[in-house]
Amino acid sequence: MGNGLLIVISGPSGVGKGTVCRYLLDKNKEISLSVSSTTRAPRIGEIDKVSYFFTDKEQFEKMINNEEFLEYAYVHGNYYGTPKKNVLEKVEKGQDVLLEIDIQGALQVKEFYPDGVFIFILPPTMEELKKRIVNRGTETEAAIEERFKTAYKEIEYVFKYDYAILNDEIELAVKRIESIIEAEKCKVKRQIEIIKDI
Ligand SMILES: Nc1ncnc2c1ncn2[C@@H]1O[C@H](COP(=O)(O)OP(=O)(O)OP(=O)(O)O)[C@@H](O)[C@H]1O
Ligand SMILES: Nc1nc2c(ncn2[C@@H]2O[C@H](COP(=O)(O)O)[C@@H](O)[C@H]2O)c(=O)[nH]1
Repeated sequence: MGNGLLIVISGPSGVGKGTVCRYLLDKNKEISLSVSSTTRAPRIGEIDKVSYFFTDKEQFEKMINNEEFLEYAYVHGNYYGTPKKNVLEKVEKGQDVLLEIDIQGALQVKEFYPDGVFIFILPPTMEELKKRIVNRGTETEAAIEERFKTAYKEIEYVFKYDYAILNDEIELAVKRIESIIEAEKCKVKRQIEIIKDI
């Protein structure tokens, strides 16, 4: 069996990455989500080891020094990182793994694993993006401003990605991602073993 897909999803805060990923994972049980570590405090409803591995700065920096991360970045005032453990093993065993990470992290992964599938989620408009962050009700006013200001810079990085997905309607965005996954699996380079057996 060939490698699974390493699917990397990024986009500005509030665009709906988490929501779209949840729908995608619900519909496609064979895709495994990489759970990140973060020094951010849990939001109401978030569960340790499910939403994130919540940790403190000291522990996170220890993990950096021990080279335990596939990638990590300092985002909106906190550390976030993808634990190396499992991700590449799963991909090598043929399993598809999904990473929902920021742009700095995605660029690190691309450098290290260019065979990944890099998807950027776009909002219909910047006004709608702001509305979504505000309505989610999880951030302070200052944090919303910081995330929104960063969003303009982040969107410029869309050109570093393989695909841009408009998240106008959740179901449509999920369908678009499913189509990308299907097409990626049909690439000739991923069909070599099947072709050899014909
Ligand atoms: N297509 C959509 N239409 C309307 N609202 C949406 C859509 N997608 C997501 N939302 C809403 O937008 C808000 C932000 O979504 P979500 O938390 O998934 O964003 P995110 O990109 O993961 O943000 P962050 O990077 O800050 O974690 C949520 O309240 C969610 O319900
Ligand atoms: N580089 C990484 N970025 C990550 C990772 N896990 C999440 N994120 C990104 O951080 C921001 C903020 O997330 P939030 O949960 O505080 O709203 C968002 O862009 C996430 O995609 C990671 O492991 N590495």
